[in-house]
Amino acid sequence: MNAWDLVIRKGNVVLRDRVEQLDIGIRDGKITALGEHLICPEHTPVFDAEHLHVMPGMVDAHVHFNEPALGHWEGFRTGSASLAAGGCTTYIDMPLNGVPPTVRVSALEAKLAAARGESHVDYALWGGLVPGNREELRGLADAGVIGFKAFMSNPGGEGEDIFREVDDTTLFEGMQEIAKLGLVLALHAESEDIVSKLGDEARQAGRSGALDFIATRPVEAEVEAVRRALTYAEQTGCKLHFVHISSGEAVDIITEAKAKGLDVTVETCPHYLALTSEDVARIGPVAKCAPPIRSAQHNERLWALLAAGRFDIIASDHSPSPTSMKEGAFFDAWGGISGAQSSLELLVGEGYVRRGIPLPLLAKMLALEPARRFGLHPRKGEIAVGADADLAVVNVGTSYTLQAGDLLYRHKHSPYVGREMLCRVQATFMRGKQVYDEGTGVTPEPGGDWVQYSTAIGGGRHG
Ligand SMILES: NC(=O)NC(NC(N)=O)C(=O)[O-]
Ligand SMILES: [Zn+2]
Ligand SMILES: [Zn+2]
Repeated sequence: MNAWDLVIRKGNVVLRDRVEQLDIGIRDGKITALGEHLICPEHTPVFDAEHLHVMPGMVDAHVHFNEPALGHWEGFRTGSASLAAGGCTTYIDMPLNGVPPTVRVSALEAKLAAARGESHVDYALWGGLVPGNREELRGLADAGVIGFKAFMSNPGGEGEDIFREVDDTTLFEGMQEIAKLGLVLALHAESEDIVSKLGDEARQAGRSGALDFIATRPVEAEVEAVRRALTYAEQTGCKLHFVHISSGEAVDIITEAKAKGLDVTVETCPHYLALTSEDVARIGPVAKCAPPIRSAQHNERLWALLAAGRFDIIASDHSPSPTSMKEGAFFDAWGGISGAQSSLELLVGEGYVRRGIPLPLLAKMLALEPARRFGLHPRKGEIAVGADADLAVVNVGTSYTLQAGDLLYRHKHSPYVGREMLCRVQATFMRGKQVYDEGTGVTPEPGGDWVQYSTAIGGGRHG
């Protein structure tokens, strides 16, 4: 009998605090050994990772996969294939942009039915906090959501059974309830008052370009919403996670709140780091999102904060749509970027290759912290004995130009098409099985499973 089902040989393994050339021994989907020269019995399958980096597979805490009902925007199969190709091995699906939204247990079941057997990598699910569903939160927590998401501004979308933003009462009372459940509330923090007023004014004045749109969602809108939510968090004891923070100003406020002892984390996304408002003006609605991508100065500030360890989590906010909704008038186009396949490559390429930001810090934000924050650690999130063998093998000594044909999304648009990527994911392993190879693509059979909030950590969510 072999000691290992697979040994990944001689990769530069990205650990919590260092990068070391090691062999990784894998058995039954778990990492069972890390060592300089693992002595394998004959016929042990070996993957040669010499000259390559082996990172923990990305744990992408922010993707919108649109099923049930809107699978023609993006589905579990195509979305998860793009993630596998991008070095992501676990993702957390957002509770909106599918119908019904995941705001009650029956909707969670519909979401799970859509995902089952379709996902190429493991997944967890967010529940939603919306006006009128406070009574549903406990049921959703018991059913296994890893946390709740709420919008402080209008999320867009059309129809009857859609996800709505919270009013202040819903937010406050929801936070009281979520505090009792011991889970995290993730917030899209933009002031609806500010952005809707500025948006209406711009439309009335005929201001319709990309930079006009960006001006309707200013830093003040983000800062106001962050401050209000932090006030409520202080009063309710609810743990908060701010998704897709786009300004250094908001990061500074969140850093102060942490120093005061609030249990709060902050995320940004690759597009706020890799793109500027000038790029948005050039690329057009394909690069439209909210909060918007800001000036080059903002962008550099975010990099400096990232290098200083001020961000906890990097996530994609992959919010895809049919290409037809990303064309035409900027103000009318869908707000949301398709980018999940490029997240790890952008962070490693722009962060490590171009700026020299250490890989362990990047891996912490891409994998360890999201896994920890959302109850998936110690199974997910790092390369350690006992963890799932979820790995991204990355070549940092190569570059390539991303083509639309490389994209595995349902709709092949992305603001990064035509961009030079400064590294490349060579292979992705999920629970020890290779799910992606640069040469042959994604393995045809989806083998991803649902992962729930882990009770193995700290005595569980109530602990
Ligand atoms: N309805 C959405 O998917 N919205 C998303 N859109 C963005 N970010 O532009 C989001 O997460 O806010
Ligand atoms: Zn959002
Ligand atoms: Zn989102």
